[in-house]
Amino acid sequence: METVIKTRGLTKRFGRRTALDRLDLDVPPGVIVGYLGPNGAGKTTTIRLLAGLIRPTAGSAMVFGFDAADQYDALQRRIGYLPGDFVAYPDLTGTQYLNYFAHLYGGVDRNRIELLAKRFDLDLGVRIGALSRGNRQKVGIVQAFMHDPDLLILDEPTSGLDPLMQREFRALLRETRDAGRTVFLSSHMLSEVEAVADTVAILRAGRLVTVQSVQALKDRARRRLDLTFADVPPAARIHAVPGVQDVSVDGHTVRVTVTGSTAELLKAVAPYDVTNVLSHEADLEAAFLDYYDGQEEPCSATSS
Ligand SMILES: Nc1ncnc2c1ncn2[C@@H]1O[C@H](COP(=O)(O)OP(=O)(O)OP(=O)(O)O)[C@@H](O)[C@H]1O
Repeated sequence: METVIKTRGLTKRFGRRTALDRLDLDVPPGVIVGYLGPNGAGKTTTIRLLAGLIRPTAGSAMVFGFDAADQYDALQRRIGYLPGDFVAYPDLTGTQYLNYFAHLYGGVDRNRIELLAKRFDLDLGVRIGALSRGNRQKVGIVQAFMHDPDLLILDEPTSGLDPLMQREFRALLRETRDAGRTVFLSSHMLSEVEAVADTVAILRAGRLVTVQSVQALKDRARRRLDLTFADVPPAARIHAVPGVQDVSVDGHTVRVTVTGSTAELLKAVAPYDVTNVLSHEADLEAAFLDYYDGQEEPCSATSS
C-alpha cells in the first residue's frame, strides 16, 4: 500500500530555534490523523513542510512518493491545504476567489463547490472582506475540499466554526476518509480530534512524543470505578492490584482510579460479592496531558 506521508529526520530550524526536530512519521492511506501538541510545538511548521511551503533544514518529507519541497507541481492537485491563518483576497466574492483556484487546479466540478457551500451555509456571492471570521474559514474549507484531493492537510480547521458547523465538518472528514482519502489535521485540543481521528500523533517542543490509535490512548487512560459490595474487601487488597490508585471507601462502595485495563481489579474483587460496578468514562484528557507536560518521554515512534 502506498504510504501517503513519509518523513525521515524532518527538521526545521529558524535561526537557532529548532521548530521541528528529526520527525519520522508514516501515514497510510484512508486514515484521519490528529496532529496534537501545545502552542509552539511545531505543528504548523510540519504542515507547512508537508504542503511544500517551506524547505526543511534537514531530512525529507515525501508525499505520495514525491518530495514536498521540490516536486510540488506533481502534488498540487492531490493535496487540499487549509492554513491556520486563512486569509483570502477581501475584495473578491467567494465565487470569484474559488473560481481562481479552480482554474489553478485545472478545473473543478462546479456542483461540488455549490454543494460544499450549501452544506456549510456559506453565501459565495458575498465579498470575502465582508464575511465573519467563521464564514471566511468556510471559504478556506471549500477551497481545500473542492477538487476532491487524495490528501487533506488542515491546520486547526475548526477554529472559528460554531458547534453545528464543527459537527458538519467532522461528518465531512469521516466521509472523506471513508472514500479512501487521507486527512492530516492539527489541533491543540484533544476533544476536537478524539471524535474523528483514527490515530493521534503528539508533538512536544518539536519532538514526536507518541503515535497511537485513539483506541490505544483510551485503553491506557485512567478510569474511575465505583464498586459496591455486599461484603467490603480490605482496602489493602485493592491497593495491591497493579494500576489501582486513589482508593476510598464510602459505606459499601469502594471508589478507585485504574490506569489501563480493569480486568485485574475485577478479578481481585470477584470473591467479595460485588453487587454493582459503575465505570466512568476514561479520562483521555488526563492521559493526553501527561504527554503534553512531559510526564511521558519523547520517542522516535513511527505509525503504521
Ligand atoms: N517563520 C518563523 N520564524 C521564526 N520562528 C518560527 C517561525 N515559524 C515558527 N517559528 C517557531 O517555531 C516553533 C514552532 O512553531 P509552530 O508555529 O510550528 O508551532 P505550533 O505547534 O503550530 O503552535 P500553535 O499551536 O501556537 O499554532 C515556535 O517556537 C515558533 O516561534
